[in-house]
Amino acid sequence: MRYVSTRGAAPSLNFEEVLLTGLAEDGGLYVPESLPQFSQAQLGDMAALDYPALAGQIIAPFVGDCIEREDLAGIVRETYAGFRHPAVAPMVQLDHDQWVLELFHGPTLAFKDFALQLLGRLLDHVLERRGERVVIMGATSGDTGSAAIEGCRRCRNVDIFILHPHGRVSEVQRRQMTTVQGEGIHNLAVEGNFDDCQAMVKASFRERGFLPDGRGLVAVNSINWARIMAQVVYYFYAALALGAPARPVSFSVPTGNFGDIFAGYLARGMGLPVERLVIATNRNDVLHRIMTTRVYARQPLQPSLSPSMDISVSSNFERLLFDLYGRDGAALAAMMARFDGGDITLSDVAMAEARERFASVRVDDDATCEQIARTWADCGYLLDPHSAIGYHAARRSATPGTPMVTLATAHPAKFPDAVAAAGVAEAPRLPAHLADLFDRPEHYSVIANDLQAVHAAMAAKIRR
Ligand SMILES: Cc1ncc(COP(=O)(O)O)c(C=O)c1O
Ligand SMILES: N[C@@H](CCOP(=O)(O)O)C(=O)O
Repeated sequence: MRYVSTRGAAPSLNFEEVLLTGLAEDGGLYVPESLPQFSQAQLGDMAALDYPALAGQIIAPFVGDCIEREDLAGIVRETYAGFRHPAVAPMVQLDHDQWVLELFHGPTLAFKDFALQLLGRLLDHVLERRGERVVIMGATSGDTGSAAIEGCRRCRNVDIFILHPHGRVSEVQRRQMTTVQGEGIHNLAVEGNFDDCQAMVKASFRERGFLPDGRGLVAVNSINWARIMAQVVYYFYAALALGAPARPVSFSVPTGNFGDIFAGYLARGMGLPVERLVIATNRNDVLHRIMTTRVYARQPLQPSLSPSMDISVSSNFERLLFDLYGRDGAALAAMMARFDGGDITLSDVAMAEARERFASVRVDDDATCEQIARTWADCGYLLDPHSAIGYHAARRSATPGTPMVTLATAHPAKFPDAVAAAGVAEAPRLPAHLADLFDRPEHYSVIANDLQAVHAAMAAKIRR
């Protein structure tokens, strides 16, 4: 399997090389040259597999011959053995044709664990074999950070730096990152927003002067292909459990950086019968505005009750644009250069194709609270604010007879303030392994919203 850049001017890479990077040299994102295909018969056989076995089968063609099959199967099995639910990604039915896929049974209680628990192990395996050290850099609006730290903290050959927007993540999210002790683990609270943090990570792939000689830089955000690859699996798992390939299934996905829903789009491209993919946004509705106005434009970020989706530059949308524009890297490079200087308007053809594949719904804080309260009252089921946005959008977008699966992307205990704002009296409890989270000492540095300051802080801490 080879991977090409969406901007067409960077060398193609194999899986191992893609894993060990972030942005391509030309500023683009890596995507597979072509997608593996699964026939109806293969999908039928896959329906009997448990989550780790299914993951092994789906991931193998993306990894190619970079990792021995047996080693990969062992890594995948070990990855999901650490989840707190035996099914790994269980589903709960909330209404006729309405399901939630619980993706919060990993160690940090968000869907990011599915990919970052795997990515940490893959990195460890590959770096140990190559005898190399790398610097890991990530931007987080709350969940990627803790999942990346948890996924990589046992890696022997990494220093990890996570940038979060100071004061703009929930207290539980912040503590999940800042209470993890370790020599190579560093949390930087940037005096800016998530877009600022993400822009710094991307810029660091161009300006590498802060790295010690020859040290590689690896992204843990969904710009790293390995993240997306791992997230494809749970679409298969859910759809197969609900009757695919004989029966099509729809998904509603709370969306910010467009990584999670892009994984669903790929699953469909690989042969899974996915009828509808619903983009569910919060008040930071850049993706909903593209779908309704054709214009992709940054907007000032407004804090919301679903802080992990407070994003206005939606990185993975570039991967979709690449497909919508016929995989023409030069056209994409020109388009993204225009976006850097302002905004872009999608062509009629591209927009028609996008609307054929995706629906979109914007859900504000009031509607989020109403959804949390109603689902609690009707079913005794507590949604976190991100999942509530997904479920609200799912209810508005359902087609009779087709199961609709909402991706429940985080555990409600990560967002007790949102749950209280929804009027639910019962405070969600953290699982036992995090019960003393508020007693653990925190370690982080507040830093100016300035790339040079961030690089200087990193350079001082990277182990030689
Ligand atoms: C809890 C939660 N839900 C939804 C999202 C949105 O996912 P994506 O950025 O892949 O669209 C995020 C963060 O990305 C998140 O942390
Ligand atoms: N919502 C994320 C933001 C980063 O998105 P990613 O999927 O590209 O890592 C977060 O919670 O940190």
